[in-house]
Amino acid sequence: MVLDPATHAFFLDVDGTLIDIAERPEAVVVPAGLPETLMALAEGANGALALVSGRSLASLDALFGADRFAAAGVHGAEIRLSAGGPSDRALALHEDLRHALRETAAEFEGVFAEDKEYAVAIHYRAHPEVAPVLKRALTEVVGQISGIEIMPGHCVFEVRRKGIDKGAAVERFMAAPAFAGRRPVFIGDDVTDEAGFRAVNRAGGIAVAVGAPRDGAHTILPDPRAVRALITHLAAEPRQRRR
Ligand SMILES: O=P(O)(O)OC[C@H]1O[C@H](O[C@H]2O[C@H](CO)[C@@H](O)[C@H](O)[C@H]2O)[C@H](O)[C@@H](O)[C@@H]1O
Repeated sequence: MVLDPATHAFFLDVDGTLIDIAERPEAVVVPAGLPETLMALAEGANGALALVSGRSLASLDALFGADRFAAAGVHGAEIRLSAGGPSDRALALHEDLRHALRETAAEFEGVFAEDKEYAVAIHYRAHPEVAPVLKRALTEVVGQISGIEIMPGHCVFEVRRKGIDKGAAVERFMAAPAFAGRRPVFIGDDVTDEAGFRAVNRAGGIAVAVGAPRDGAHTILPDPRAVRALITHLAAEPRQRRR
């Protein structure tokens, strides 16, 4: 795998890719220096670097610094095409649906809802055994509503609008000036990243899975530590071809 900040565009998933998984969303730790290293790589790539996450833009900004990065939040429902630039947002999920999902989550011990306005993530990491029953309960809630889907993730079910995914987000970025004409690279660890993999593959790019093989990925990095080492390497030598 040869990556070059001069010619590639970088799309980076966050949880499980740049940072290690934690018991709860608010318990994650961003390693010291990681935001600065990402900024150095973004600079070396002339702005062609975006965080592409299921987290909200507000959550990404809290973790990595306000407006520092181009970013897609809530799987692309929120998009900021350039660092410091404006963001645009999709239509929020109806409050009645969000309320019903929060209520359903509350029926399960150790399960909680993360309401992101454009999607609701139902987390069950503390009780993985409830997954099948929880999935059935969520399916009953969303079953009659058109245009809504349930996406599985790491100990989470995310309810969101169909058509909003990381692949569509990558395509938005690739049409923006800083990204256009570059070869896209997507690094991610979860099933929701596979839409991003498909988008970069359509554009002749490189899909990198983290931790385990994923549909559409060309290669695997073992864990977020290896991703951070790669980012550090790329950020340190922005004008040379590198592995
Ligand atoms: O697309 P990502 O950047 O990978 O975000 C996916 C979801 O990440 C968060 O949940 C996951 O990470 C938590 C912290 O490590 C973990 O406790 C949880 O079990 C994981 O599902 C975030 O809370 C979600 O909103 C994101 O969609």
